[in-house]
Amino acid sequence: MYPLIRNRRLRTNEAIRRLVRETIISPDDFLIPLFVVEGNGIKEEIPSMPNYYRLSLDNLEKEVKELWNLGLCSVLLFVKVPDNLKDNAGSEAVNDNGLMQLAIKTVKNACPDMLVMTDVALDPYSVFGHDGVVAEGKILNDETVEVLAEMSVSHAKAGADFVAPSDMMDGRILSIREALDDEGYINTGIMSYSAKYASAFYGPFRDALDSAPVDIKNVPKDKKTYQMDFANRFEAIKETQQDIDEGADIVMVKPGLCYLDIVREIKNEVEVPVAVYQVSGEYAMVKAASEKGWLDHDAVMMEQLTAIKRAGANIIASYFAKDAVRLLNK
Ligand SMILES: NCc1[nH]cc(CCC(=O)O)c1CC(=O)O
Ligand SMILES: [Mg+2]
Repeated sequence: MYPLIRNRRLRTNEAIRRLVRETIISPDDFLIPLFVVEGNGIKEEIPSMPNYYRLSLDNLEKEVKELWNLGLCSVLLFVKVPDNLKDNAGSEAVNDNGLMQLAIKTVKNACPDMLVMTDVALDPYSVFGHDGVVAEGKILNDETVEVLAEMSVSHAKAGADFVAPSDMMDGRILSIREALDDEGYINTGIMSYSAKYASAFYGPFRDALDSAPVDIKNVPKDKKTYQMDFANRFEAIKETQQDIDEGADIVMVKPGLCYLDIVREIKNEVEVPVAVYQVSGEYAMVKAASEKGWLDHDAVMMEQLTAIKRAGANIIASYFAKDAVRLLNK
């Protein structure tokens, strides 16, 4: 008898493939990044992120209602800060009436049950485009952590369910946890970007928020002194374990596709939910190639999302969430 085992029986038709499929994408998997800008009636397409927009608060309200009706129930907020409000200390980040704080309230007003997570890092607020305070060509760790803790409390006060520090300073999870607890926000969670690599895939995001490191003397041109070297693997486990010890409720690996080996390793190591951020550059590549007719947009999108979940993601932060859910609902 040859072959001894016929694996292809389980692939004979779509019904059997559905029956034995191990990984299924659902609306529950997604965390949707949203970009907020000042003003009214604004819905600006981001040039390097086709079909993705910066929204003013009125359009943010419309958008979250639409997401909710599609079955999507978690958002991750980012703000584009006007140049005149940027400085080196991130002062605007801790303004209780700042754009982020208003955005949180807008979402909670429109959809009280929508889970709201907020980005915590100084880059959109920084004149230098860095995630921390800059001095003499360096990004100061401990001074930055103090601002991040204050910023987190301000987001919690505005109604954020989770804060998501994306800055990669050392020790910030513990400081944020202590600051939240001291102010009574014991139920505000922390999703830590714990294994965040210094990646060239963040380019379109920095266009969206106008937050790239600036090219002036005595300011580092990249984020390599705080974000991780993409050649490293042990470091990712160490960073993640430390953040859990410091109080992170959810940990994250970022970017997605090039880092799925790291996702699997971390998933095997830890006992908290693991999030994966499929970042702006990953989105842009699929959009660009499919616009040229070189890739099948929907097929490639679903293959990538499924691969991220198969690798161990419990949560997928993705600009494709709406596209994917519309496709699933068809
Ligand atoms: N610290 C801010 C932040 N939060 C998420 C991203 C990137 C997200 C994306 O590319 O989609 C960045 C940019 C960066 O670190 O430079
Ligand atoms: Mg760390």
